Amino acid sequence: MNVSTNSVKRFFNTKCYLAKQIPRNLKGKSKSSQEWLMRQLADPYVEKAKMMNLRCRSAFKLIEIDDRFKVLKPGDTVVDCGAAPGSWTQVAVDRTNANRAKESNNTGTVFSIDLLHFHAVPGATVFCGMDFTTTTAQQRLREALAGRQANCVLSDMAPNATGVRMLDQENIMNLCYSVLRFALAISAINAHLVVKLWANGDVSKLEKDLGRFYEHVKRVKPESSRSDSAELFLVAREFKGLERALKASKIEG
Ligand SMILES: C[S@@+](CC[C@H](N)C(=O)[O-])C[C@H]1O[C@@H](n2cnc3c(N)ncnc32)[C@H](O)[C@@H]1O
Repeated sequence: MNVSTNSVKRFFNTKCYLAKQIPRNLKGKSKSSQEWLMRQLADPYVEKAKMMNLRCRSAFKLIEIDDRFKVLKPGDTVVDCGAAPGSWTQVAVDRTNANRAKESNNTGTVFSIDLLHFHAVPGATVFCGMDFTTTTAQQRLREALAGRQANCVLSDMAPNATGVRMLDQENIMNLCYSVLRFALAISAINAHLVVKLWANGDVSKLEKDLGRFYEHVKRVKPESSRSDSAELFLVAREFKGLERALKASKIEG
């Protein structure tokens, strides 16, 4: 991910190439493809991602979240759910030193999972073609963890939109709660959780439920998240531990 001279050269070559290609690229394309292409070409985060050898612009959402909330540190064990094509995994590997890039720092461990197949990320263990919500997938992750507790669970998972708002909302909420249940079972005390959801759903309910188990919960819309997207992230920090959280819930009645 380091911005090497070669990657900068590659970036500018790509820019020149794309500038020459724009009219050719747009020819014969549907209106929505043209709009998508124009948006990609005009997007500074797309350019920056290429410069930094990041697989997609989503990386900057996690970079912003981590710069602000410090959810990742060298030596941490991280589970990245919905990881394809792998840019959050690249950031997690870099920040936990899972690739041993900095010899003097502790070495982290990153496990990534997605329904889709994607290229391996050096330093991470990747599970492809697996539905995170299934018992089989979660069992595989637990086996890989081999008794290690997670310091951070990330979820950028999003279901394919059906276009039926209520159904889409229900689907993304189901993903969030599946991640939360898994995180509660595998997290170390003081671990963190970052989940993506859509603003037009019942954000407050999930926020409240996270608050039972984590000391701090914040809604975050990173600058790099497109303003026309309903996505937002809940950043839950400092897992209380199941015993303490459940005892507190009982007292509150
Ligand atoms: C926005 S993309 C993730 C981008 C990724 N964070 C990155 O930076 O490269 C959302 C991903 O969630 C995955 N996904 C959705 N539902 C899933 C599920 N049930 N199990 C595993 N992955 C899932 C999709 O396949 C998709 O690749």
